[in-house]
Amino acid sequence: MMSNSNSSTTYTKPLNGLEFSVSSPGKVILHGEHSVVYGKLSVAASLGLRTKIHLFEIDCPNSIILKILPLDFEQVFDLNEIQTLLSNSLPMTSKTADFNWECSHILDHQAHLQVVEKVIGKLLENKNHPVDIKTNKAVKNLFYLLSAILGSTKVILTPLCITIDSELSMGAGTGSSASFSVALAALFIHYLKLKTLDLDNVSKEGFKFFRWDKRDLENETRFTARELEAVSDWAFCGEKLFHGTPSGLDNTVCTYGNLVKFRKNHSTTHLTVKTPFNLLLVNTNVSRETLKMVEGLAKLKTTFPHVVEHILDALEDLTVSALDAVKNIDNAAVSSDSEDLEKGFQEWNTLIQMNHSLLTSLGVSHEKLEEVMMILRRYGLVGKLTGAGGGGFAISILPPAYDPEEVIRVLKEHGFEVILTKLGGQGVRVD
Ligand SMILES: Nc1ncnc2c1ncn2[C@@H]1O[C@H](COP(=O)(O)OP(=O)(O)OP(=O)(O)O)[C@@H](O)[C@H]1O
Ligand SMILES: C[C@@](O)(CCO)CC(=O)[O-]
Repeated sequence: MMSNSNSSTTYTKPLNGLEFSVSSPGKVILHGEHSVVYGKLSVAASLGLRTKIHLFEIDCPNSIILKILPLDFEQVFDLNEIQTLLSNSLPMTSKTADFNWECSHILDHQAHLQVVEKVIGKLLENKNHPVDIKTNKAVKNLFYLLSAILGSTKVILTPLCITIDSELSMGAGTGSSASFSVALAALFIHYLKLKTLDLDNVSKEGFKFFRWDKRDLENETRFTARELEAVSDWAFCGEKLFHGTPSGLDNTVCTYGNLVKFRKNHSTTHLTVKTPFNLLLVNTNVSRETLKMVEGLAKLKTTFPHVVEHILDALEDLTVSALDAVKNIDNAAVSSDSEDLEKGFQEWNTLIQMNHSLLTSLGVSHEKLEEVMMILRRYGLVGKLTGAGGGGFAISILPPAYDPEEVIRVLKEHGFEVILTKLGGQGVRVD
């Protein structure tokens, strides 16, 4: 048995208790932020920075210890209260018999959220000092996903400690909330799997039959295609709690990783590029809310519908052209054709610059982002905002053999935080 003396709550880990970690990447949108909300094509990639969640069973009766390190939050929740959330009948938009943990689309999300808000709101209120809005939303999201995923199953919750940590900045355009929702959905699905491996029917009476396929059980540390689909779908529900009407791009790229070509309500294409693109991530340190930025554009579109529609169409054409440029660069890199490589990069850079200008015309830039663009230009680079804009991160793809030392120094001198990283990387996984 192990005990934790650092935490304000003392607990022990039972011998052979369940313990595992999952992690999910952040993302950058290369082309198509905002226009993707209106059905246009987009392309995004995962990042090496991840959200990590560690879960283990504890010998601490009737407790769920939740620690969210980026929000400096720690609370012990009453397990019985949480178990009642799981015992409540889940509200459906269709017959209960059609629902199991894979069928997020027929849960009545608004009605379920109201139940979660009532229970969790009360538990959070019990604290001596009130929690801030960010924490409130994060905790509700967690218990919403836990109860929605496990609520139709025979799982009886055991005392747990759940610790969430993240390498991603919040409210900055690199998919912190999507990565958080994806990691949570993956955590509860993996917990469900480990708890119900041997059951003939995982679902409670009255719900749709579910049993793990033999192939699902072959590798307990990898998510199957079917599980990944459920992770992304549930994370999309989580994203709705944060952002109202998200396109689904962020949860898709954080689930699957690497490069994805995405159009709302269409199947996603996973792109493979052999070129390891180096990327500068420049944080303006100006915080903003995705929901407000998306609402701002919706308002502009209501005022000037035709003008905005033309710009959105231009963004669609731009994404298609950028995908061609990326393909050309990748082919040239593979065949070591330096002339074609340079031409490809020049074309892509032009499109990146145009992309940023079009987004600026839609009112989603910020003076700090414009300052970053100016500095990048001085050093022969181009960039664009990424994600919702209004602050947050700018990205700049580095041409091969470009030494970024000087531009990084100058950006830092101007107060910007700079991360040198590579595009792509694994999606959600059990670590
Ligand atoms: N790492 C995290 N841990 C806990 N909660 C998080 C985390 N990241 C995001 N959240 C929750 O999600 C909410 C929205 O986060 P954020 O503003 O970063 O999302 P975002 O605008 O989608 O960011 P991005 O543009 O990077 O996708 C936060 O208020 C918080 O409740
Ligand atoms: C601004 C937006 O396009 C990207 C946010 O990362 C919103 C969305 O896709 O839901």
